[in-house]
Amino acid sequence: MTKQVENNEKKIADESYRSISIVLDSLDALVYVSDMEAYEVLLANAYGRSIWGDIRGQTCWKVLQTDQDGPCSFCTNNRLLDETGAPAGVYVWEFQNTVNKRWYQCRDLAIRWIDGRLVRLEIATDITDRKAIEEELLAAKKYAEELSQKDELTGLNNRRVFFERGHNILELAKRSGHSVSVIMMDIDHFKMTNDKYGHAVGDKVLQAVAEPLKRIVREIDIVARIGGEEFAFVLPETCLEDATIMAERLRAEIENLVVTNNEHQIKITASFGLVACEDGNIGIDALLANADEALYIAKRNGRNQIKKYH
Ligand SMILES: Nc1nc2c(ncn2[C@@H]2O[C@H](COP(=O)(O)OP(=O)(O)OP(=O)(O)O)[C@@H](O)[C@H]2O)c(=O)[nH]1
Repeated sequence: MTKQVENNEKKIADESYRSISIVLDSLDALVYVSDMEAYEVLLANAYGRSIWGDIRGQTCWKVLQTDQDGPCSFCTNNRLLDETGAPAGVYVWEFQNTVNKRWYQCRDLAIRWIDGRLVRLEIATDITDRKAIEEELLAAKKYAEELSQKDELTGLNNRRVFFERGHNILELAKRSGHSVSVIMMDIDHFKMTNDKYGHAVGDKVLQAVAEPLKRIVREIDIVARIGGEEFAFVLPETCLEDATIMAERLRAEIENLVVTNNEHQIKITASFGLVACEDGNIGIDALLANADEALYIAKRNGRNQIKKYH
């Protein structure tokens, strides 16, 4: 090759490099190339240099991230090659950079560099705004889901959740053979409280009653406000005897509650109907109807007491 041909080829190569650099430097995304073994940064475009400085020639895990004392645990290099060690195609992932805390969608690819070695090419686009919107949407969805399951006044589960989860618990019990108990609880003479002190004070009583219920039930139990002053429980893996002990605890706690309204102290009591299902062969509706029947007897017998369904 003559000197002139050699010079021409170098000129073309230099011009091509400059043209490509202009294109890369005008991108609103990080583009960098690093050696896959030595982790040396071989190329970083203007976007990258504006955030991480002129990192060319430096070790990627030292300059692109903070607090690394070796190659990053989340480095994707091992995903970029197939089992024969050849480039395996594009790997796309999302990541929050530890230096500027911005979120990036990264497109990583192993390629052969001009000198033949394998290098990693990453093109990373800032997706921080999209991530923020996604997080807001997720939080709003979670909040809406929670609202759709809760009774607004007391924060307990609502009627729909009671029947849904109660049904599921009974289905499980059918397979496991464990007994399930259902308690129905109704505040005594609640109409009188409303009539005497007003609806807002009635609401305060309902909220006060809900507190010991939340505290006493186990993680696996379902407690719900299923009507005005009616509450119901599904207690998995609980026999009638244990349900009675729990209902008695609840009854005593409610009897000791005092809700104050100006100078008045409002005393509250509640009645309970209990039923147990030993084999899961009954629906939640029927079980609740049986508990309600027992509750009716508790009311008729003078209230502030527990009755079991027979
Ligand atoms: N404050 C308030 N009252 C409610 C709510 N839902 C229903 N109620 C009232 O609850 C009362 C229920 O009255 P009843 O069904 O006659 O029962 P009770 O007075 O408790 O009598 P017993 O159950 O027989 O002891 C009614 O006055 C309803 O208006 C609510 O969300 N807030």
